Parts: sequence; structure tokens; C-alpha cells
Amino acid sequence: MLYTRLDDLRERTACRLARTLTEGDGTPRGLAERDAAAHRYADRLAQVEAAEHGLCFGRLDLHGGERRYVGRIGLFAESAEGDPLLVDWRASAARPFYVATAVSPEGVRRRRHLRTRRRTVTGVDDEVLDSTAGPGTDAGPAGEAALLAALTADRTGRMADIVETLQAEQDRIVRSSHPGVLVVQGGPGTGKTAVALHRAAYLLYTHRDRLARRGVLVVGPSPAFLGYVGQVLPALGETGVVLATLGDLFPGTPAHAEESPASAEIKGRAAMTEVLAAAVRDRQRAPADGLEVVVDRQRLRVGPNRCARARDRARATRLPHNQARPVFLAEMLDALAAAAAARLSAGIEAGADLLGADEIEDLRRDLAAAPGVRAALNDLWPALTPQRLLADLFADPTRLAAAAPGLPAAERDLLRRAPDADWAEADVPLLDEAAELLGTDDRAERARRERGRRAEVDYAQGVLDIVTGSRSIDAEDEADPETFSAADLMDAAALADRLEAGPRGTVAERAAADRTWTFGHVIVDEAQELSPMAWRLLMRRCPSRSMTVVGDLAQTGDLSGASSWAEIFTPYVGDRWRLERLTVNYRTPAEIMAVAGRLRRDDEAPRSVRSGGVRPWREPIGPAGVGPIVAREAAAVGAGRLAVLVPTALLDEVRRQVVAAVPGATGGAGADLTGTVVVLSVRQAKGLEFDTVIVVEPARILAESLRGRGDLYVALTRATRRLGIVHTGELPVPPGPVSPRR
Ligand SMILES: Nc1ncnc2c1ncn2[C@@H]1O[C@H](COP(=O)(O)OP(=O)(O)OP(=O)(O)O)[C@@H](O)[C@H]1O
Repeated sequence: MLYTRLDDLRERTACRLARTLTEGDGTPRGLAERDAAAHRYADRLAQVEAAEHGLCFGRLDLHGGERRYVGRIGLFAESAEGDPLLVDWRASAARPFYVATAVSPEGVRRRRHLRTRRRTVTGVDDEVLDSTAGPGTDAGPAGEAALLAALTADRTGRMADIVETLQAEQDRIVRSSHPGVLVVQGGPGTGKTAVALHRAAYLLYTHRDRLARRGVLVVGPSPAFLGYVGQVLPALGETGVVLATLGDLFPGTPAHAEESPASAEIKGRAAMTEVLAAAVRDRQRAPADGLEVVVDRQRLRVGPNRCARARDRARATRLPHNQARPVFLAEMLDALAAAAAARLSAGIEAGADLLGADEIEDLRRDLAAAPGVRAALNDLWPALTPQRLLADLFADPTRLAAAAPGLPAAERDLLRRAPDADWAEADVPLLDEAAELLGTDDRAERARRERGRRAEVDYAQGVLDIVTGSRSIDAEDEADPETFSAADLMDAAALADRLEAGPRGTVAERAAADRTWTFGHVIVDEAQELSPMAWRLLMRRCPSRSMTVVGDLAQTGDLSGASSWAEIFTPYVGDRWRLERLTVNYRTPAEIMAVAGRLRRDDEAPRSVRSGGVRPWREPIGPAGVGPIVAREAAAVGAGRLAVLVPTALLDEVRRQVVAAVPGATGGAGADLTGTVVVLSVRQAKGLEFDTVIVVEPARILAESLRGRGDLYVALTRATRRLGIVHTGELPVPPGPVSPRR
């Protein structure tokens, strides 16, 4: 019955969408309304399509006899005004499905989990929440059965949604009404990523009007991670979301070059705001011995004080560099025109001031157009792009020394970079900061747009002239009267609007392309890795501070990453941020956690929800390398996924060995996560999970960075079933319950 209703809804929505696309009364407003309606129907259709698999997964039998079905989408009977046939999992009526317990049953007598395959029910698990249900009722652990089935299924290389088995502590966070920054701290595998994505879906459902207009941004640690989680929200019917790594957040300037952790750490420091501000100030020069230019073989001079005054006046506007530039140019041209006027006057009659205001204005205009003057003024206060500012700064040790006197020379050396080198992720917050400091002098762009618009209006007028002209001819022939009414109602400007409008794209497309876009909600995953400069950028993208931030301080691997949440958020929101914790590990079985947990200093190792029955093993690497060991394990994985996690320095070498031993294996940044075997550095594996993980040379992972302990902890907690450790020397930490294996 529910699927029949879904089919019906799909058909009707598709028809409406098709009809809408052919509608529109031709006015700009009509077109905008048509666009909005079309987006609405397309979104609705996406939701209906996404609900196909597992449409209904739960049933609540309430005291008093009411029966409520819970599913991926809300469905109503066509005619009925009363209760829904199916309750959307995000509606408050569905909440007891996730939070009711025997102790606090929330009015629920029985909770049923329904398992389906395509459109057929393949099983039900019942959970009776009070003792009055009577004999004969199956009181098995329903929630647990469904949960364990989800957790022990083979991994696919793509994260799946968890609407069917969301746990009470997770549900509380998903539905939290906290309007500001919500921080979710939790150990590995506690579902932080899953919870953050489901919260996005929940917020889009609950505040659709506001959020659909501004969009939601999800920031993750790597392109591989975004590929891994990219299907979750579409599978929940939500499409108005932009997924990005930090490297994607300066549109038009991809920033994915490799860079040393040490230089990334320096770039991430909050003190870089001062360095950039100083770098911009250094590009606003007042030469100590004044300015001298030669125009038409005449030498014109502006004294040092006058130059300094021009610069100070421009700075006093407190406008960004490029917007203050016209003020500087105007001051300097005034000074140069005065110098030229004085020279002319001196030529005519010593000491007399013979030039009128108009003539001085002419002089000024000529000077402004003179190439020598333009070059000289440009040198003193150049128009700058963020890319230019940063490239010049990092390519020139003198500039950098002037802008960053507080940085030791060795650290400044680490920032050196060829002017045409590719940008790295840590450059993005600097480019963004520079864009704020520089601003854009958009007068030329506005003038261009205005000229373009005038041309459109002229063109539109021409069109109307033809139409109205043809009316007088056609009118005698009694032509189609509709042609005339359209022309009569529309003036040239309105028609120009329509010609200009063109396709506008979805909110997500527009948001992704616009550096200054501000999002309705921002989700940050693996948030412990972000530097202070990265936070500045993200805060600019979210002035409302409506954010969900998830991470684990014990997993921090980045040198500029966080060691305290308060340190990050207090400067932006004072104490208006809330910390929630997740405590149960759904990914890693107890046997693996017993090994990994030893690396955690804070006693907050999460409790595993299950044990897997397979003890982690270790094995020395023999002369044949890692290849044969991986090949043997790959055979044991079956339909699941295996990852070989290595120190960054060994990535290429181990990838070569594994690719030679296991056909189809891939590795590195371009690894195919849906393939059976991948080789990744620990950084590349952040946030991901696999059925089997083989950690190579843990001592080197530990030694590779000051945050090596966090890295090794990440590596050891990626497996859902089997963990192997292969090594040459001693194991770095007491290995815990690991079995030797040869
Ligand atoms: N309630 C649940 N039902 C089913 N699966 C769940 C549930 N909670 C978490 N999981 C699964 O547990 C795994 C770990 O979740 P997730 O990746 O969100 O954890 P995490 O806290 O972000 O981990 P890490 O910090 O290690 O990256 C995922 O496969 C996720 O689907």
C-alpha cells in the first residue's frame, strides 16, 4: 500500500515538473517563479526516488491501540487529513522509535524493525517495551539485531545511512535544537560522521525554507573522504548540500598540492593574519625621497610628505586595499597635476598661477592616461589579487622578512615557494584572508555590466520595434492577437531582464562557485585537524554560527590541529557553544579496541558495541616484502574491503609491492575505495573504514610526525573485523593482546 502511494506520488510529481518546465508567462517574475517551482518539484522527486529502498523500516504499537509506521519519507493518504500513513524518520512522531526504552517507553508498547529487500518484507524483529504485552510476543533484542546486521555487513567503500538503527545518544544530537556551534566529541567509530550527516538531513527537513535558500556546507578531510560519504545525503533525499575539503573553498583556485607538515603548520597559525596585514601594508608605499616621473620630457616631482599624505588618506578610509586604491591614485594625481600646473605657470610668467580649474582637470586626465604615471603609481599602490599578494610574499625573502619579522629565519625559509607553484590546502585560508584584506575594486566590473545592460535594452528595444512595427502591418491581416499583447505589456527593460536572466543553477551550484557565499549551516568533520586560520575562513562562511562540528582530539594528526575545543570556539562565540559526547564504538570490535585503546591518553577510549571474535595479529615483514601477506589476507576478506595503511614515506614503495601481488589493487590519493584492496597513507585514511586493515611499520607512523601517536591510533581503528600489524623492528607500544603470526 505504501509503495503504491509512493508510485502515485512519483508520477504526479514528475508530471508537475514536466508541466512547470513548459510554463511561464514570459515576464522575468514569471520565469523566476517557474524556476523556483521547478526546483521544488525536482527536489521533491529526488526525495521520492531516494525513499524507494527501505521505504518503511519501523512500526510503533502505542498504548491505546495506535499504530505508527516509520520510514524514509512522510506519506499521507490521498484524501485523508488525519494521521499519516508513514511518518518521516525526522518528524517528532518518529522520535520514540529511536529513544524509547523499557525504562522510559514513551508510550510505546512494541517497537518493530522491518527488514525489506526491494519491495518485499524479509523479516521483522520485535521489541516489547513493557510487561503487559502478554505471552507469545517475541521479546528479542530487535534494535540490537538490526544494528548488528548493519555493523557486520561487508563494507562497500561507500558509507551508508543509518536511519534504521540510529541510537538514542546519536538521535539526541541529530535533533538537538542548539542554535549555535554544536561540538560532537567522540572516539573512533562512534558515528560522528554519520550523526553529522543525519543532522544535516534533519535540519533541512525542520528548517527547509531557511536552509534551502542558503544551503548547507559539509567540510571533510580529503577528496577520498567526500567520495566515501557523498552518497549519504542524496540517499536521504537531500541534495542542497555542498561537500568540500578545505582545498576547495577558494573557488577557481584548486589547492591540492603536497606540502610539508611543518610549513602547513606555520601557515595555519593565527599570527598569519598579522603577517598578511603587514604584507598588504608593504604594498602601499610612500617613497622616502618622493616620486619623480617624466611626462612629455617634463620632470614632475611629488615630495615625500605629499606621498605619505596620499597614502595615509587612502588608509584612513579603512577600506580594503583595492577599494582604497582610487583614493590614493586621486591624491597622487592631484599632486602631480599641481606640479605640472606649477611648471607650466612658471614657463609663462614666473610665479603666476594662470591655469583655471578646467585646465587643471584636463592636465590631470592626461596624466592619468600617461603610461609612465600609471606604471609609477601602480608600483606604489598596485591593484592586487590574493594570489598575487601571496605568490609575491612567499617568493621573495625580503618581502617575507619585512612582513613577518617575528618568524625565525628557518621558519620563513619553510614558507619559500616558486611564484608559479601549485597551491596547497594550507594556502586556502591565507588566500581567503588576503581576499578580505584586499577587497575588489568592482567599479570597472559594474561599469561593464551597466554597458552590457544598456546594450541588452537597446537590443530589446529593437526586438519590440520589430514586433510592434509588424503589428501595424499584420494588424490589417488580423494576425494572432497574443503576439501583440506580449509586446504591449513588456517594456524594453523588462525584456532585457529576461534575456539576461539565463539559467541560474541550484543553490548548491551557486554556493560552491562563490567565495563570499554564506551558508545556513556548516558541518565540519574531522574538525580536530583544522588550523586557527582555517577556522577563520569557516566562520566567515557562517555568520549565523549555526554549525555542527565533529571530531576527536585524540585523533589529531595535523601539527596545526586542535588540542582543545574551547580554544577554537571561545574567540568566536564566547561560551555559546555546546559539547556533546558519543561513547559507543560501532565500528571497531572489542579485540581491536583493546590494542588501539592503549594509545589513548585521556581514558576516553569508546566502548565497543560488539566483539568480533578475531584477535589482531602481527607478523614480521620478510624478504618478500608486504605483497604476499596482503595477498593472503585479501583472499580471506571475501566480498569486503581491505586497506593497507602505511607511513607516508613508504606509500610508493608499499603500493608497488601490493599492486604487484594483488591484481586490481590501487593506492594513494587516486585510490579506488570501492576496489577490494587499497594502499593509503594514514592521513588519506582519515574518517574511512574497511573490513580488514593491515598497518605497516607502526613505529615509523609514530615517529613520522610530532602527532604520530594520533596517526597510529587512527590507523589501528579503521577495521570493522580484522586487524594485522606488519613490521621489521620492535613494536612501538606494548602490543596488547595481539597474536604473533608467521
Ligand atoms: N546507529 C548506527 N547504526 C548503524 N551503523 C552505525 C551506527 N552508528 C555508527 N554506525 C556505523 O559505524 C561506523 C563508524 O561511524 P562513523 O564513521 O560515523 O564514525 P566516526 O565517529 O566518524 O569515526 P572516526 O572518528 O573514526 O572517523 C560507520 O560504518 C557507521 O555507519
